[in-house]
Amino acid sequence: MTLIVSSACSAASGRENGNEAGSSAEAIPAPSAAARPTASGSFESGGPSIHSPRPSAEGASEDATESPEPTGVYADISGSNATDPRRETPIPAHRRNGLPKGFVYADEAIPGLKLDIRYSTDYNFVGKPIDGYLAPLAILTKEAAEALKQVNEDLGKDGYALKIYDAYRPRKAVAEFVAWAADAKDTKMKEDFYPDVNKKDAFKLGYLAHKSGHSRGSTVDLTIVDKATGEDVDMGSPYDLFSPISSHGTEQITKEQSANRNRLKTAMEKRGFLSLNKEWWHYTLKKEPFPDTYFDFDIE
Ligand SMILES: C[C@@H](N)C(=O)N[C@H](C)C(=O)O
Ligand SMILES: [Zn+2]
Repeated sequence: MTLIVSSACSAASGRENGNEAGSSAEAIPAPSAAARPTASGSFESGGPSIHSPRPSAEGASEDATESPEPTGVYADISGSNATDPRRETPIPAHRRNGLPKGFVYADEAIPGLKLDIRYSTDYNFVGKPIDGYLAPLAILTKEAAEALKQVNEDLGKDGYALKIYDAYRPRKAVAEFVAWAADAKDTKMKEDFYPDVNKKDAFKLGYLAHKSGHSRGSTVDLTIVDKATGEDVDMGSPYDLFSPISSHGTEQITKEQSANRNRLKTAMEKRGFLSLNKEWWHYTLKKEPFPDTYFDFDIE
């Protein structure tokens, strides 16, 4: 069991991946939205559920005085392993493993939520499922999930729903991103995800983080879908396009696309999330419960 503990990194939050809103766009041609295969993990949430425990936590702290150390006690164990009375069908076996204390499955906490967990599929900037993503699920801290539930309700009144691309991210996944960036020979997904960026610069340019807020469990990558059509709202650039066109405030997109990004941003900020200037899809809960703890348990 290993875990690293952060110290201050970025401006606004004191952590890498805090709010760095404010940088301006650079001029590049707008890439077309990437056509992609249907992600095997895409589905819509049916509402709250329960989990049973699993034997041990993989998260631990190097500095118990500074971070809330996972204790090996697991949260939300209101039933053992069978059927949630609120669901019509049994909880699938792969989802009965329980979670570290303080974490929940996002789709079970947020009715109507959609998931498209790219890092559990081949369609991401690496081009294969990423370490630690054993299932196409989104895991968040309870606080982040509760805030996101409110965002989803707010947007629902206007006919929209949230779709999550990534939530909690194990440190082993971040380590895979680091190795990927260092491997200059592998440019398999360049065209779709980093056409104008040298992958070795992805961290330096802020598109990836060595200590990602995602590993703290209260950071989420997401977009909005139209509930009536099920279609993604047009954000002007696809998810995980490492390019200036993905920045808030870019002048490379239309007014309508900009308004769509702002719809998401306004809704997220209203419920306590901070944006990341470089990536329109990335948000971190301001009052996150584990501000200094980087977890490494698998998503399953
Ligand atoms: C890789 C992208 N989805 C992302 O989350 N980037 C930020 C900067 C991160 O790695 O934390
Ligand atoms: Zn992100």
